[in-house]
This record gives sequence, structure tokens and C-alpha cells, in this order.
Amino acid sequence: MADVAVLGAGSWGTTFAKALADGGTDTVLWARRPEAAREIDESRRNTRYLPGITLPATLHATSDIRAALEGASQVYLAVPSQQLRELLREHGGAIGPDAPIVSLIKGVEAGSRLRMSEVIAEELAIDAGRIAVVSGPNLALEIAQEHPTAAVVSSSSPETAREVAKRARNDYFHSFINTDVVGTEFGGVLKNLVALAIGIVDGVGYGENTKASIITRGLAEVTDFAVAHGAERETMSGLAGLGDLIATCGSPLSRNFTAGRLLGMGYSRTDVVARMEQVAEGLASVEPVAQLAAAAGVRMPILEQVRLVLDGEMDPRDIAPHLTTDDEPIQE
Ligand SMILES: NC(=O)C1=CN([C@@H]2O[C@H](COP(=O)(O)OP(=O)(O)OC[C@H]3O[C@@H](n4cnc5c(N)ncnc54)[C@H](O)[C@@H]3O)[C@@H](O)[C@H]2O)C=CC1
Ligand SMILES: O=C(CO)COP(=O)(O)O
Repeated sequence: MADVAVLGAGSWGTTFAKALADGGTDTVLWARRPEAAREIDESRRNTRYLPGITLPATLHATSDIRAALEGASQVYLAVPSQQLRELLREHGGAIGPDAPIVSLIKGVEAGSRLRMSEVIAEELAIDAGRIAVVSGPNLALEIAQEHPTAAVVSSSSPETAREVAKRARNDYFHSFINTDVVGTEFGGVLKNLVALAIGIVDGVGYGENTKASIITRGLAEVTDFAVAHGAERETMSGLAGLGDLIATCGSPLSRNFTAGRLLGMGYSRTDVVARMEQVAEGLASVEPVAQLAAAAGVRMPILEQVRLVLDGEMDPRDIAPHLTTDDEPIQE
């Protein structure tokens, strides 16, 4: 029986479990595949997702989800967004009645268009104050290599945010707290879409001015969208907004950047999906975010152009000149 459980042993779940264990928290990691759990437990490696990383001996792994959840005082979720509901439906009953549930996921559910904290509240029928989300400039492999960084833990309950942040910290990972769950979650979702755009123009061969223009206008777009959905504007200039935008748009480690780059090089959406070995959440978020933006009356020209490129309706070379869809100059 461990003190906290992390569900999902991909690159982020494994890295986050390592960070918790390195901070002194007794942590168990649940992997769906028994051979993955065995490799982590016996060899202290997760070669598929974190090549070259030795995991701490204090971190344990299992493919028995009920055993992982037994007695866990906090539960961290690190599966792809489109798989979360099914996981909770099947195994949510094994989660202890008071344990805070923490989403590490950066996506929205297609169809329902719900944020992950909303999926958790709906599926587990629990109060929002028991739910927290973590977001920030957190490229998994860098953190697994112990490069220092920070994140923000957000919950409508400051007490829950504090309890989680006290665990989710160590010498190389620092957690701040806030109560703006909407802004913190949407920051993590929307930077993936801007990273797709940056990847596309990188794949085309455009340079730094193009990328800086897209990041800057992207932040304005992300902020308008998040504020229209109830977020605080300041959150978008924090770690979960600007911070994550900088990290994700500037790094070849980003899967969203990589997926965009392939699109920019001329690969189709189908080819890109087939080539990605890890989840690039932005690909699944484009449609639901575009629908949410339309419903809220928020104009998102960069997102719109990413959607057109993904659908094969726009030549990637045309994306950057159209930072706005207006013919008339508009106020920055
Ligand atoms: N990798 C990173 O740098 C970061 C990722 N995230 C977010 O974390 C979430 C997870 O991403 P990664 O770990 O990076 O993805 P990944 O592609 O590296 O791993 C996903 C893991 O989920 C497992 N999985 C897939 N479907 C499942 C299911 N139905 N039940 C149980 N397990 C299932 C896979 O086997 C795999 O172990 C995403 O929302 C991502 O945006 C957030 C911050 C950093
Ligand atoms: O969320 C991340 C960095 O903060 C990881 O980005 P990618 O999912 O694009 O790899």
C-alpha cells in the first residue's frame, strides 16, 4: 500500500511519479501493460517513454489498478484525455472516499467538450473541491533528467491545492498554487494548439519572426478564449499560460510541436497520427476547442488555420501570413 497512486505510465505519468518519489512521497505507478510495470519495478527503467532515465528505487509499479489505489491518499491521473472517462467508469469505485483526484492531463473531451476536471466531477460524482489540476512548462524528459522547473496546482479548494503542492515538489520541481481551475486547465490545452501552429511553420521552413508572431498572437487568442470561459486573465501570463507556451513551442521534445512539424512538411493528418508514438493532445483538441470558441463568440484565427491544415484544406505555407482573417487592420 503506497501513500499516493499515479495512473498511467507513459512519459508524464512515469516522470511525475518519479518527481513525487524523489520528494519523499511513497508512490505507486499503475501501468496498463504488465511488462511495463515489471520493467519499472525490476529494472528501474521505462525504456519506451523515458530512454536513459533511471527511476528511484523507492518508486513501485504495478499493473493491478485495485492494488495501486488501495489506501492511496491522493490519486494522480496521467492517461490521454480521450481515455479518462472510460478509466474512471471502470475503476473509479476503487478510489478512496476522501482522496483528492489530480489531473495531469492537457486535453478536452471530444463530443462533450468538457475539461478533465469536469469529466472527473461528472464520472465520480464528487465535489469540485476534491479535484485539482497540475499544469505548467513541464516537458517530461527534461524533468526526468532533473532540470529544474515549476508548475501550478489549481483547485477550487485552496486546501486541496496546498495538500497536493506539498507532495508534488522536490529539489528540481516546484509547485505553486492557485484557485483558477478553468484558466490553468485551458492554458495547458490551448498551448498545444499554438505548438501545432509553430510546428507547422517550422516544418515549412519559416524563421523566428514568424514563430514569435504566432506565439504572441497565440497568447492573445488563448487568453481571450480562457477569459470568455471564466478564467482569470493573470493566469494566462503565468506558468500554465505563457510559461507552457514558451516551453512547448520552443522544444523538439514537444509532441505537439513535432506533429505540427510533420504537417508543415506535407504529411497528412492520417500519416501524422500513424507516426506519433506518444500522445499529441492538440490533434484531438482542435475540434472541441473550435466548437467552444464558436459557441462563446471568440475569434481564433490561428486555431482556425491549424484546423484547415489538419483537414487538408489549407497549404501549410499559407498559415503564417494569415495571422488574422480580417482585411481591415485590427487593434493589437
Ligand atoms: N509528456 C509530457 O511532457 C507531458 C504530458 N502531459 C499530459 O499528460 C497526459 C498523458 O501524456 P503522456 O504521458 O505524455 O502520454 P504518453 O503517450 O507518453 O503515454 C500515455 C500512457 O497512457 C497509457 N494509456 C493509453 N490509454 C490508456 C487507457 N485506456 N488506460 C490506461 N492507460 C492508457 C499508454 O499506455 C501510455 O502509457 C496528456 O494529456 C499530456 O498532454 C502534461 C505535461 C507534460
Ligand atoms: O505539456 C507539455 C509541456 O508542458 C508537453 O507537451 P507535448 O504534449 O507537446 O509534448
